[in-house]
Amino acid sequence: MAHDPKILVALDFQDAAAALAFAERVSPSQCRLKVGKELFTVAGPQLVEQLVARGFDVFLDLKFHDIPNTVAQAVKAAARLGVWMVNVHASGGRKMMEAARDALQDEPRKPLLIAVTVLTSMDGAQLAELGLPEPAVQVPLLARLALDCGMDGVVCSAQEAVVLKKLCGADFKLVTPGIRPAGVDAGDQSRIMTPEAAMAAGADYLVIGRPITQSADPLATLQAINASLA
Ligand SMILES: O=c1ccn([C@@H]2O[C@H](COP(=O)(O)O)[C@@H](O)[C@H]2O)c(=O)[nH]1
Repeated sequence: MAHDPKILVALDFQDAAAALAFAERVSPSQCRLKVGKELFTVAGPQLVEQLVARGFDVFLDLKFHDIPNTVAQAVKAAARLGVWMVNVHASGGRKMMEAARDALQDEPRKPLLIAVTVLTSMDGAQLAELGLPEPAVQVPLLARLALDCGMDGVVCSAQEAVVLKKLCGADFKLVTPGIRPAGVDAGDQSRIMTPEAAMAAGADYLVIGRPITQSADPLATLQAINASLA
């Protein structure tokens, strides 16, 4: 059984009951759990506290992106829920990221603070429409800024992992959504990689949602992916 589980299961469920039913079937040694915007909006901080109380490391994936004071207060509130990881958007800029970092300084339970670079659903064409360069340029730029601002790591595609490990160092955590086992539909994800290839490229954590939660047997799928990483 994995001691430091690499898989963060995205609990993108429509209600707390479905999320708790999933959590009942898995153990904290098999996976960490990610609560994102859909579930948090419907179930709120109470559900996060329930998952933490059950012994799970929880990644609160709310991707804060606002003025520095607002983001600082939001990450502090997240820390007080007992979450293991929380994130902000790197494109919120230096002042915002530094305010978030400083806000956590005196927290007794300090979560990992991670910055989103470029969403894994985005490709070069979508970035160009926003007047931004391709992922191969924009992701390293934002990752380097996140490192300078004292972030613990970034959300990126595993496709960028080799470059980012060289640029930002081994300790800088790479959290990678857009994970698709071979043969599984990409859906709305653009920059994808298989679990095995992502780990080999240097990803520290694999965020996996639908390939597990919407599979015929979610527990068996989780176990199979864990086994493929061992
Ligand atoms: O760049 C990003 C940042 C966050 N996500 C989140 O990860 C999961 C992925 O779910 P899948 O079902 O495996 O596609 C989802 O909760 C996203 O909000 C991301 O995909 N990309």
